[in-house]
Amino acid sequence: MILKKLFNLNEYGYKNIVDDQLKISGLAFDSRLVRPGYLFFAIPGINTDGHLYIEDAIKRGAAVIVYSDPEISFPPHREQTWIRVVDVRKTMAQISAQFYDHPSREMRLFGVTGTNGKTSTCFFLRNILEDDGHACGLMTTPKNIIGPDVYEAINTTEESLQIQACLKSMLNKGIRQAVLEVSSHGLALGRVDGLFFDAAVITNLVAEHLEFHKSFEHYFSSKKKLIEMVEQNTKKSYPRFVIVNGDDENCRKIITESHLPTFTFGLRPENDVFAEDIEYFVDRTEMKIKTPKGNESVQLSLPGQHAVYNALAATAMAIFSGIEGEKVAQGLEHTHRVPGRWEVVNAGQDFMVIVDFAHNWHGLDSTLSFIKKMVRGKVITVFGCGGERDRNKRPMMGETVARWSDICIITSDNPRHEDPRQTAEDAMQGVSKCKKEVPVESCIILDRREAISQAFSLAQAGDVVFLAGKGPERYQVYHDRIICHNDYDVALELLKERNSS
Ligand SMILES: CC(=O)N[C@H]1[C@@H](OP(=O)(O)OP(=O)(O)OC[C@H]2O[C@@H](n3ccc(=O)[nH]c3=O)[C@H](O)[C@@H]2O)O[C@H](CO)[C@@H](O)[C@@H]1O[C@H](C)C(=O)N[C@@H](C)C(=O)N[C@H](CCC(=O)O)C(=O)O
Ligand SMILES: Nc1ncnc2c1ncn2[C@@H]1O[C@H](COP(=O)(O)OP(=O)(O)OP(=O)(O)O)[C@@H](O)[C@H]1O
Ligand SMILES: N[C@H](CCC[C@H](N)C(=O)O)C(=O)O
Ligand SMILES: [Mg+2]
Repeated sequence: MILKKLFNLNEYGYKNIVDDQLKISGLAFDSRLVRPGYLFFAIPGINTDGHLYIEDAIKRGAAVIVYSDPEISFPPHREQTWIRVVDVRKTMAQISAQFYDHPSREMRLFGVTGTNGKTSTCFFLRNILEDDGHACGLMTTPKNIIGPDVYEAINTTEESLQIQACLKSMLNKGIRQAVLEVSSHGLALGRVDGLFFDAAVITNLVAEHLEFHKSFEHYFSSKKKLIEMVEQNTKKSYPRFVIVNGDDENCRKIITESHLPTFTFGLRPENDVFAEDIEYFVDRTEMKIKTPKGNESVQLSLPGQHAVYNALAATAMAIFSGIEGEKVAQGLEHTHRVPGRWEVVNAGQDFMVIVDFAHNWHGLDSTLSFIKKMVRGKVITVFGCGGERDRNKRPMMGETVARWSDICIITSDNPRHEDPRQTAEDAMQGVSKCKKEVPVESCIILDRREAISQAFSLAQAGDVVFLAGKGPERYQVYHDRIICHNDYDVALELLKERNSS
């Protein structure tokens, strides 16, 4: 695409336009991905500043530099085009949408946000939409799926440029609908700016990521931005509506504020979509789903009340999009697993091992309270708290784990630049607060593999070992290194070793 079509060049501060007919061969916000003829966005980040990599981008062939630092008033390289903007990330969202020709205008776009259950709801919803007969793209924490191609992503919600590129390749493959998981960072940092969302759901809302948002109000208003984006969507090719969890006090506040048809889901019969006659099992759930468009009996392969909520959230999105109840039930039943969420590890041992992505008190409370109710044996939980994440979260996680577990083993979960011992001790404070006398077996074992091994050596027939927090992650991030670690693989290996010894 030529430069003049991407920018209204009269609008900007400093600019050195070499040729407004210049053909831009691609866009990048990371200098390491720049190729000849690219436009490079220099983003001031949290760890470093993209302005420091302009030289690198130029060496790799960048033809245009979009930057914001006013200190660079006379860019040294006159042979490149330089454009100074107020906010590079915001500009990147606009320009990327333009570069890829606004793929979301040609698609039906479903946005899923909330504190917990986003990824699971996305998987349910995508399966329903596909079972209704139309291919559906997916962008979530563990995976981005474009037809037969599956990619791992670094972030739940990627940068605007990556999202637009991904939607464009969906469209090129004839995929005209997509489910996008939208994180609070994605909303606050404008990663989703420029997208046309047709419908949105908020799964639930409790305080999270306060290391970034600083206050619940900021977190809440970031989440609400997704609803505002549906309201502001001028495309109007599909009915626009909003779905919220009617059992969640914070979500309910949105109902009165929304200018669009807003429907609720939940367990209470006052909700537009709700569940009845729920029968919980340790490996599945049976229930009747009631909707204004009819009722369906459903058997979910995923256990627990939180799975019911996620299935109801997806059902509400699908039903109000016009999908028949029968197809909804089929899609829910076809969702056999969500990667790293409630994955059972079985090597023939006489206790149960579950790998799960619960990484805040709310997720731990939902999963562990269910386990405690369902099993007669001891509950042994191995968990850690992420480094460089809200420190106040840690004792709350510790307290919740201790409330429902007989033995708590605190370990590391991506220490990042923090001291893992200190992080673990923060969590231990919560354990001690809950249990006046911390059981002797509860302890800190910083090496995660060793912690899992210790849990297995304490487990007896009928117990449950719950490995929380890393789900499908394949790494452990330390200040100076990233090591390979996957809870499922490690657990399976250790269980097999036990079998052969
Ligand atoms: C705190 C945060 O949000 N960080 C994100 C942010 O990084 P940053 O601002 O720190 O970027 P930076 O490292 O300072 O670099 C600044 C710029 O220099 C560029 N650079 C850097 C090095 C180089 O050689 N050349 C170069 O051009 C970088 O590409 C970047 O554009 O921008 C990066 C690029 O998009 C993200 O990958 C990164 O996410 C990190 C991995 C992260 O941990 N993010 C978490 C907090 C996050 O965003 N989580 C949410 C929610 C998760 C959930 O609960 O589901 C998510 O959506 O994933
Ligand atoms: N509706 C829910 N309510 C409470 N906890 C839930 C709910 N759904 C899932 N969980 C818990 O949260 C964990 C993460 O679930 P999921 O990945 O679906 O959420 P997410 O919102 O996508 O998380 P993230 O913010 O990390 O992307 C699950 O493994 C489970 O422990
Ligand atoms: N994506 C979320 C969850 C990560 C969970 C846990 N494994 C951690 O690293 O804190 C985050 O970055 O906060
Ligand atoms: Mg997720």
